[in-house]
Amino acid sequence: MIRENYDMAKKAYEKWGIDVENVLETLKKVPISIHCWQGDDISGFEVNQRELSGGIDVTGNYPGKATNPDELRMDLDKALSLIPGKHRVNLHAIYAETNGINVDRNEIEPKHFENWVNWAKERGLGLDFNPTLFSHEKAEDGLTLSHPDEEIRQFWIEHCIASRKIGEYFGKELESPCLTNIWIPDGYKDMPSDRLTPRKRLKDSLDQIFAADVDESLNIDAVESKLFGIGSEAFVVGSHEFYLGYALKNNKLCLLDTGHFHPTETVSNKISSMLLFSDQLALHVSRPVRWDSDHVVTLDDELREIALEIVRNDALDKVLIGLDFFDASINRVAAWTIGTRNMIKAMLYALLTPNEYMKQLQEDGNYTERLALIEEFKTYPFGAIWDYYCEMMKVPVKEAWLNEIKTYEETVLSKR
Ligand SMILES: C[C@H](O)[C@H](O)[C@@H](O)C(=O)CO
Ligand SMILES: [Mn+2]
Repeated sequence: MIRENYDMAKKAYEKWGIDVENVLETLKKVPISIHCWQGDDISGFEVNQRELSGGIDVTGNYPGKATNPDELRMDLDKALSLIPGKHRVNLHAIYAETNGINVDRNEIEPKHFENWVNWAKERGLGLDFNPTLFSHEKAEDGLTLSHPDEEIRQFWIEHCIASRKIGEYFGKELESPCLTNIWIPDGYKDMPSDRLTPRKRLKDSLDQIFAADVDESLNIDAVESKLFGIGSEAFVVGSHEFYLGYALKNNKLCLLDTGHFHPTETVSNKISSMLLFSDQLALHVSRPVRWDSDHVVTLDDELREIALEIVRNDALDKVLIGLDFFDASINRVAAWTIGTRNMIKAMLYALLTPNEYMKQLQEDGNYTERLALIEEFKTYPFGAIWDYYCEMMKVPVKEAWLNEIKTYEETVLSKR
């Protein structure tokens, strides 16, 4: 039935001039950067493990969380076997492997990520990276790169430079540039009496970090903004405007997290504007339920709109798609599978839309047909193409992946 359904669906799209085979070939080449931290609730594997801090939180206590790097990689392998296509894995500095030696964040080196690189190499995966500027005693008061204490600020500058060098190493070893993204929690719970001074310090810290000699063909730098966090409700130093200005002036990438804006403000609406002034941008696709709650990504309106904007604007190689959610109330391998499959589904949906025709309708002022087609395409047989794609890519079709998760839970996760 999968083939028959596909043939019928293909005809429906071909009537609109959509070359479905071509679409599937394009989709195969869209990498999604899958965040490792869904697998262990952002605990990491440092010798001196700290409580999660930085105004982010993971809730739930589903059994089976990965407790060491081998378990995390095994879980990622399971998820990757259920997700069609070749993707990337996104690491944080706290996932360093230091052989039981306590290595502080400013001293991490490429050698601490050798196992990750070998694992990625064997599987043909790319790796992305993030310095970890939270869950550490030097970030206890919620300030890092904007800290008034020079010693603390310098510590975090060193950590970010070390992280860029690890990114460069990933890029070189895996022959695919690594996106190294800086996110800091810095902000104030209550009204600041001075917004400028912390921002001046953050700007200076970034200048020092990016002055370090790192090959930009191997490592791409990004900066991630935020509106608020737990404990930084009134003021965040690294706001959207701050980083937009910084990135444009210094030729860095802005990273937009879909949970980091006002609840009715959408990232989909920012992509076209930003790409007019910047060659590339990066995303953390998440699902903010009333706040930056980092729920597992679902195939909702905003996800489809983000995908449509990427496709309509011919920006498949300009928007670097990463995921950022962490839910410990459900099976973590299922969380990765659901969220990543949804991101890919959204891209497929966008590629199966007659975007050029619909653009012309708007130019012609034909808003009736524009709305009619937007709505009609929602019930086009997109699922039949998706099922065929999964079969073609040798991953489970429809919800069949759930059986594999159940078996994995019984045989592996429940034994931890
Ligand atoms: C763990 C991540 O780096 C973190 O979620 C960051 O990207 C973020 O979005 C903080 O709100
Ligand atoms: Mn994020």
